[in-house]
Amino acid sequence: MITAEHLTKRYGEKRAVEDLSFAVRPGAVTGFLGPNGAGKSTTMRMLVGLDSPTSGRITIDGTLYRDLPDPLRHVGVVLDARAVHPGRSAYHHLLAVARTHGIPDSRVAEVLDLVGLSAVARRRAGGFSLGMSQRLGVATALLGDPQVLVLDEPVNGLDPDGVLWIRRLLAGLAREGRTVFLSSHLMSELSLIADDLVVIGQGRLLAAGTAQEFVARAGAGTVRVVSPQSADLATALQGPGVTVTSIDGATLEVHGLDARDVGRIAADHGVVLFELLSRSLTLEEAFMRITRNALEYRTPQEAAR
Ligand SMILES: Nc1ncnc2c1ncn2[C@@H]1O[C@H](COP(=O)(O)OP(=O)(O)OP(=O)(O)O)[C@@H](O)[C@H]1O
Repeated sequence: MITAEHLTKRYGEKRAVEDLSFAVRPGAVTGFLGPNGAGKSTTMRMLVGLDSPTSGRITIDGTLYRDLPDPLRHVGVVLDARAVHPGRSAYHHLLAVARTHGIPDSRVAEVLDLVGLSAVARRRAGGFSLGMSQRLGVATALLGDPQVLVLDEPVNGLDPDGVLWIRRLLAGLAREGRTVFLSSHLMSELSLIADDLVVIGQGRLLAAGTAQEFVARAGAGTVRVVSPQSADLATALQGPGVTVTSIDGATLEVHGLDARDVGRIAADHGVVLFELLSRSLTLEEAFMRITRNALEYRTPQEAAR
């Protein structure tokens, strides 16, 4: 379990993280999401003791990282997958980490196998693609067989096969009862990986809970309706909080009413319907909606949208 309690980090006047409280449970993959500059990396750095909070705290099973007796066996961390000596082979990198942490040499072959790098284990890590470096980072994090895994943007640079691989790996580790916490600024990357979400914007908590709760919280979805009298229907549907967008000559997309309302209004106005379909928000739409007001850097066009 990872617990943040009123975690705050200021750099001079800049509030990178502000009064952040959340919990990351074992047995699930939790996505840590926020637009660029939201404070994810700062939070993760404080989690692993690379930065200290201005106030509040973030702990692992109730203990600060720096107070863990044998950190590598408790928490596996990938903050920067490229942070490997470029001249060292993957095998020798892992061997060096294992030996300096009292981990048996035999574990190196196990983690290389787990991340699919056995065939290239003797090649220089400096020549690795970003995807291979991500795998090596995960292998390093898993060396101590930790109960908690923390990964900053692990999907970054992975091709579709790599994304599938990391999804299966992380889901498997969570099924074993481990706590898996990974950050991303793209909901699309996490929508298939994360069971739970912690969403921040401008250093503050915007939402925390299961992916389903997150979608429900973002509000109603849309209704798609097809009618040969779409113009009449669009007029009839107008009202406060309702937006109607014409998709093509016959199809309308309606926000602010549910499918029953649309069906009733159509019947009241004698409008024939060919199709009526309600669609809940995708995780990505929910993320856009919830983070809309919490983007640090936006062009005027983005702000207007
Ligand atoms: N050492 C520092 N000194 C001053 N400001 C900093 C420092 N580190 C981070 N910040 C600022 O704190 C805010 C949060 O940064 P952070 O890197 O944690 O965001 P992030 O959510 O990880 O973003 P990204 O997705 O772009 O990596 C940003 O405005 C950043 O400019």
